[in-house]
Amino acid sequence: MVKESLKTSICHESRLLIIGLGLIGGSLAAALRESGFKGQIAACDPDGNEIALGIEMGLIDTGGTHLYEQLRDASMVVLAVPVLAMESVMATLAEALPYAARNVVLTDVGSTKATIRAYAEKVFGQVPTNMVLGHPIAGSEKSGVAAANPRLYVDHKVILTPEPNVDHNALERVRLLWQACGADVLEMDVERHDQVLARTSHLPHLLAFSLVDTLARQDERLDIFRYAAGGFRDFTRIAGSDPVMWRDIFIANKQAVLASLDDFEAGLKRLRYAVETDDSDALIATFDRASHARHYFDSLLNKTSYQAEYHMQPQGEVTYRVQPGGQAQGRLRVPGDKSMSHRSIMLGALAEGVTEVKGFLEGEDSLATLQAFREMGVAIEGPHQGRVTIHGVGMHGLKAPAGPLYVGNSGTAMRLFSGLLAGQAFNSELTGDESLTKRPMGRVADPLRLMGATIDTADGGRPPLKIHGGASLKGIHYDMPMASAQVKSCLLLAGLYAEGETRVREPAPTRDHTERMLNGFGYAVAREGDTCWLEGGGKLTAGPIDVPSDISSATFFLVAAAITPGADITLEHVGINPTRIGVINILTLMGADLALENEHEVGGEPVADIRIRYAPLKGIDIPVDQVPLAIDEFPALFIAAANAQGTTRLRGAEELRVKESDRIQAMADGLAILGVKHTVVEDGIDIVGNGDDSAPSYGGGRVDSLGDHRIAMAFAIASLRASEEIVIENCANVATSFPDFVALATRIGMAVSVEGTHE
Ligand SMILES: O=C(O)C1=C[C@@H](OP(=O)(O)O)[C@@H](O)[C@H](O)C1
Ligand SMILES: C=C(OP(=O)(O)O)C(=O)O
Repeated sequence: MVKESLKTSICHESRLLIIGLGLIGGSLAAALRESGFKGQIAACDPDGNEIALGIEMGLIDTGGTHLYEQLRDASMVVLAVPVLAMESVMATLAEALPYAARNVVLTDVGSTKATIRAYAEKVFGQVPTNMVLGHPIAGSEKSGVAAANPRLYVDHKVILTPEPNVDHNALERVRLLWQACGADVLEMDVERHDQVLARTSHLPHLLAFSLVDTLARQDERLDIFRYAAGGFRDFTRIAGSDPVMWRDIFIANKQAVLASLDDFEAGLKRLRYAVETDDSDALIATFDRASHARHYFDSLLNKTSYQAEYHMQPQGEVTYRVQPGGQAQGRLRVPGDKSMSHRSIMLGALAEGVTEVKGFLEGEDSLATLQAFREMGVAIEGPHQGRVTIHGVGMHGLKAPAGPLYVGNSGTAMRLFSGLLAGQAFNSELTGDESLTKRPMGRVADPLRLMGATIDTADGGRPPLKIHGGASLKGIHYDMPMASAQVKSCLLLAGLYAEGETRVREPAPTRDHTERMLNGFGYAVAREGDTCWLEGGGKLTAGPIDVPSDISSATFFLVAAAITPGADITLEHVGINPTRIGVINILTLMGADLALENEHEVGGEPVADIRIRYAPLKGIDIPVDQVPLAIDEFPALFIAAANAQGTTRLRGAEELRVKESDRIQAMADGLAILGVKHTVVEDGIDIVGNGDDSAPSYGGGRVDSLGDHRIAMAFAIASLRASEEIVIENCANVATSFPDFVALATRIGMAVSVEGTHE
């Protein structure tokens, strides 16, 4: 029996008629009831028993077997009958429609869309403007209204495939219907829907039916199933689905199913051959790619981080609770450099030969980049403890991905990919998480367009980016309006595919890992003063890459030691590329006791161990030329400033406003909660430090990192000098750049506990 809900539904239909009261229709009724739907729910089904059961279960108010009666005053009609039954139901509906409410909206739940659209055209002359075809991507191997489940659609996708002439009010009402049931509603055109579903739903059902049937025939007493374990059960669960419904789907979506079956047969043939010829490399490459793709899919499904899923520890919202005080002592090695990790995969994939990467950052951002290349057909082994082997496909060897490439939280990935993909023969689309969706992409789309690329963005130049393949790019001379290594790198990567020379002038030096790594792969990048350039049309030759520890991650421990009396920390093997050492220069100017030891070079990048011991800090005016060299380090540096004597002034840092959060405002809001005096200006901030090392520098409280990894880690470090506990919300994204952060913070003597909830 369905409970009366205390909520108020966002769906305000006065009378909803469900035609076909099975699992899907019944679950829709159940979900609406739970949402607090106040209208009437009626159902029409040829099987009177199903109607009676629906009433008994409290799912519907009324129902019957005759459409005319049930249609009376209906404001929305949902067709939930098997696909091949749609035509005759629509024909009856067309005749009975005058009985419905004047503003009636029609929709359906069929699993294929082109056939249903064709029925509508046949019956109504064209798809009526008040008809919105749709498909909830949810189901179960169970059927019938008895199996109705009010949570069937929660967090599931519903794809609507409206026609261009659709009435927007009708579309909105159907959207609200499904949102009321907890679903995520998205739109797609009919053809794409049918192709996507053929691959992701129809093909797996066909395989499950086929496997079970084949085994059953081979063993007519069905004895074989006694010995089948989890693998068989997981693979074949859907073979228990409704035969009539699935027959209809395969007949209705024949062409798309056959095309996906062709691809599948080709893949099976390749695997068969690999087994036959003992081709262990091919087997590993295929299984590795599939295994990672499956983990990635789980992470999307569970809305957990890829990292968490990969290590089988689902995490949703994560809160850090950090006790005040603590020590800052020890020798640490922080994970690999994020910028270089992205680039190692990108260039390794485009190179000829096999690239072995050491020190790869196994963080969300770089793992998303790695996954994106797997989706473009690149065989990548690992990562295993920072080691990745990339089987390069050459400059023109990438394959069109089957769907959008998801780059998570990473501005770097989206901007570098946009350059690289602009040079490919195929179309592509780049998407990211909520934070990335707010970040400006016009800064890359505009110059790429000047090179001849065709790129569509959402409003205001925001993601997603749709990149049209097959453009012939031409080199440009570009004067960057902002100091951005991402824009520079994007253009250099596009320049690899462009005719002639691509030159980029930067208003201030920015990190030069792209230039160094290209040179390391045998691709000449020249530089004179503030300008670098390359000639298109060359090739990359694979070579080993040793990624040093990330100075941006090391920064949190540099600041920890710089503010904690008695501290002594050594950070090993940190990249100290001159375009990244703003933090060392700024802390030194503030009076930190910092020394570089064991300086040497690995793979074209300078590295050192950095030893830092406590010394009192003083407020400074941060030199503007250091800003691009320390761009990601400011959240932590603001904490150093809050502990220094006097005021620290930052100017010329407007770029901080377009990072994973508006980092000036996010830090200012958190500092205000701790009680640190500050003044925000458009391009910077003044922070008044306490500078008394005999007492805590500020209070505690609950701060919101806004899902920005660096804000979260900065406030965690701040606790070393707080008088009370600091609770930091929305910390899951620390995994994008620094998955071991809490373990290392604990190792130096901080008390951080992590509260995470499952979604
Ligand atoms: O090129 C890169 O790897 C990066 C460049 C910087 O961004 P901008 O180019 O937007 O300044 C930096 O903030 C980012 O974390 C990494
Ligand atoms: C700004 C950052 O990264 P991205 O731009 O790649 O998201 C960062 O890591 O601080």
